[in-house]
Amino acid sequence: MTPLLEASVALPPRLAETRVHVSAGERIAVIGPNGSGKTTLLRALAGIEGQGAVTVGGEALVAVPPARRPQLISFLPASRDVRWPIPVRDVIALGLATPDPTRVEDLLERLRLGELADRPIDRLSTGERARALLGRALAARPRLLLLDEPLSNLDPAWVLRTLNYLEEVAQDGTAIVMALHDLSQLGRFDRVWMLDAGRLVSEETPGDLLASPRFAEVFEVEPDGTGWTLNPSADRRSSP
Ligand SMILES: Nc1ncnc2c1ncn2[C@@H]1O[C@H](COP(=O)(O)OP(=O)(O)OP(=O)(O)O)[C@@H](O)[C@H]1O
Repeated sequence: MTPLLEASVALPPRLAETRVHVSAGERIAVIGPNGSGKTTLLRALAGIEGQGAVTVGGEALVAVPPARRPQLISFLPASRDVRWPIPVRDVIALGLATPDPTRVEDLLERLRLGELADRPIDRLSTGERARALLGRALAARPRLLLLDEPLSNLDPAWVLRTLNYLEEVAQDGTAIVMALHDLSQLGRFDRVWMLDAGRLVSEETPGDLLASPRFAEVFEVEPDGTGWTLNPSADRRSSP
């Protein structure tokens, strides 16, 4: 089967040439230490910066007319900063190429933002803003979702609700590529792309990755049953 996303992108020196493919409905976690290139990779796949070729559903992203793009691909940046006093309802509607008030109301309800719908987004808490911005990213039901740390700032219940919702979205055929730091959620993904110093160094299932020596080497931590412990040899290496 032809993958939904096929890409070869680069942005030296921040990101070496990186070839990836993602199938419809697949859930990919993008992990790596701070500065390893997760955001750069997502931005390159979204066509925001970098060089290379990205095709989604067989179409070259650069050739897709702006009006049709929201149905194909959506990118959620990591930043929650919104300076404009736009009501939450209108922020979600911004994700649509054509008006669809029913879809906006569905998302407000699903993300439990109904009571905040008329409040300007710059007067929401960080987590509430994160939910509103996720609503905008989901609005047009894109075939590919590129999400940069959508779980940060969310409380534990909203982390789980968001993952459950994204699982449903994936079951409907949308592919999800998500950068995240919360490694305890890796089991919710089909594959994990691990980055290190601007290179994609492994593509494995979560179980295989966590058991591999490469994981401990890149992250300088090891799973210890209840959480993570600093890898003693790596800690010695990075000590002043
Ligand atoms: N606008 C920029 N210009 C130049 N270098 C940049 C720019 N933005 C990021 N970088 C550098 O590119 C590298 C990759 O950054 P990137 O933001 O992709 O990492 P990340 O894995 O998303 O990190 P984090 O986990 O901290 O969010 C880092 O070395 C960073 O300092």
